[in-house]
Amino acid sequence: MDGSFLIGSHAVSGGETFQAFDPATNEALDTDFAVSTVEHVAQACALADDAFDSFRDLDPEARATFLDTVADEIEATDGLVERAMAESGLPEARLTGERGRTCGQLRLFAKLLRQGRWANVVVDNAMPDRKPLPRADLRQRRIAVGPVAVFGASNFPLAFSVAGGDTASAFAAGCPVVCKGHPAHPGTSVLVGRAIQAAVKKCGLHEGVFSLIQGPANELGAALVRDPRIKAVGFTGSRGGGLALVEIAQNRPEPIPVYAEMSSINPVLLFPAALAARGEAMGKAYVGSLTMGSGQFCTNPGVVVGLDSPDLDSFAQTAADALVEAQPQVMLTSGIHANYDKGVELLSGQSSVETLARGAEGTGCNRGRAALFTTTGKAFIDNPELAHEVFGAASIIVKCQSFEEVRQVLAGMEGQLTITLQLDDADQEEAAKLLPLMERKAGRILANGWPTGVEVSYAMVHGGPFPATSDPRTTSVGTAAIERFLRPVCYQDLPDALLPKPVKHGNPLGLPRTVDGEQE
Ligand SMILES: NC(=O)c1ccc[n+]([C@@H]2O[C@H](COP(=O)([O-])OP(=O)(O)OC[C@H]3O[C@@H](n4cnc5c(N)ncnc54)[C@H](O)[C@@H]3O)[C@@H](O)[C@H]2O)c1
Ligand SMILES: O=CCCC(=O)C(=O)O
Repeated sequence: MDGSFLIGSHAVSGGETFQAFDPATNEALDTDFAVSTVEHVAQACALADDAFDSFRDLDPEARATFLDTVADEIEATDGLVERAMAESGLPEARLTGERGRTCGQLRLFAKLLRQGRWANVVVDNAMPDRKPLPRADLRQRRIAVGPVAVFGASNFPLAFSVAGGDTASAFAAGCPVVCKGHPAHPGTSVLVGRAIQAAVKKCGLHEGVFSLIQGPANELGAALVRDPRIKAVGFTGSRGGGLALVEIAQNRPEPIPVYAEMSSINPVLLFPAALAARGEAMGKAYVGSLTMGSGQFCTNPGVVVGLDSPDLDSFAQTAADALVEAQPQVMLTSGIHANYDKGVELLSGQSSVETLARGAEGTGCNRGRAALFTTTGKAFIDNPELAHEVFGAASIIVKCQSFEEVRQVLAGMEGQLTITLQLDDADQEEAAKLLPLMERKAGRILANGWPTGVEVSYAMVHGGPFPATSDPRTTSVGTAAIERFLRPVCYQDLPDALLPKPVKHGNPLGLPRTVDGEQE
């Protein structure tokens, strides 16, 4: 296994090292990984800055080819899934699927680039004869913001890590990336980093388009966000980590945006007709979603809200019966496992909370034991601690006395990535009353499904009001993620020879345009 980190086209080794651990055994894995220093961060950022103008100026087809090549290189990387399994404790099928999602995501951004609407070319033709004043020739397009810092996430070592959605969307926009690998999966990060490095070379791009720095210390990530050449940050992880980066970014002489996806409990609202018709099936499906990947999804259904009734009781009983059968699964790191146990202990210690069921006990390290709790609407409203994210397979069923109490429960919650509705036709009238509140609270509202398993597509929103994210105006999954790393520039009366290709009069790139307010 290669223990280097990557600065442009170079693999750097030597100096201080750290190791990855197999969370299933807590044993150190084979390789010593070189720790990057703040000087390496500066080198990577300088190279990214050097690469910026040539990379952002590539024709969309050339950048699309690069994204496709990164996907090809990842698919051709031997041992990637195996290394990710060893470093994360996640099973083979999940990681094979995640590799497919990662490559599909890169290829979707390539397709987006070829379609051209991302550039948002808008032309207001000159009106020299307009009275009382003539109008200038105005041409707008979007350009890349500059080098982007990406923090790999622990819970999706492929799809939200080195070549995950943040990197794919930054590359698509034309931004070089300096990635800080997650210290829990450095080997996976190097393998993917090498694949990107190979694609940079194959496509004849400036080496500074991509660097990977590695190390366990927070100071490394802090130095990256502080570097004046970095112009935006993509992050998925803890609320504390995300907020620390936001603070650093805001306190720079030149503040920059941080797109941090942090914390969400993803409420599920159960409506009476749906509960009566299919409560049992819903109870089983809920536990399936809750325990998937040991509950380590930011979309995990952490709270279920319904009207106190025999139907809700039997839903809860079915869920409890299913959860008791859930086998303990290895969690990503010993720290994440310890945090999970602490969160479960906090919930179970609350006088207003009843423990409905615990998953099967198991032997071995870092096994997350699922947990199901219940409480009343009033207790949930009165005690904000019950609404804190417990990262893992823990969830609480909240029994309300009225729809008004359901509304109050929802109103008291912080911002969310998702809100799920389980409803039938007869429930729609009550659901409609809650829709404006749900829109205020969440980035995605879904019916009769479960929040885990985010589609990577054009319409997806994986975002939401704080603390789901630090910026609710955007998404970290789906093609709209590119908008985080673009900004508009308007060219007024520039001679055609001076205009960049996307806005030239003859439209040599054939990009879709809005001309004088009409789409072409
Ligand atoms: N909601 C989610 O999707 C999600 C995902 C992963 C983890 N988590 C939560 O985060 C906890 C820790 O897990 P984790 O290690 O994946 O996330 P983390 O936020 O601790 O770390 C993520 C990355 O950010 C860096 N970082 C963290 N704090 C920093 C700081 N103050 N300054 C600079 N860099 C910093 C880390 O070095 C790492 O590279 C989990 O127990 C869980 O509660 C939530
Ligand atoms: O953990 C964050 C992302 C969740 C996700 O992508 C999914 O549920 O598919």
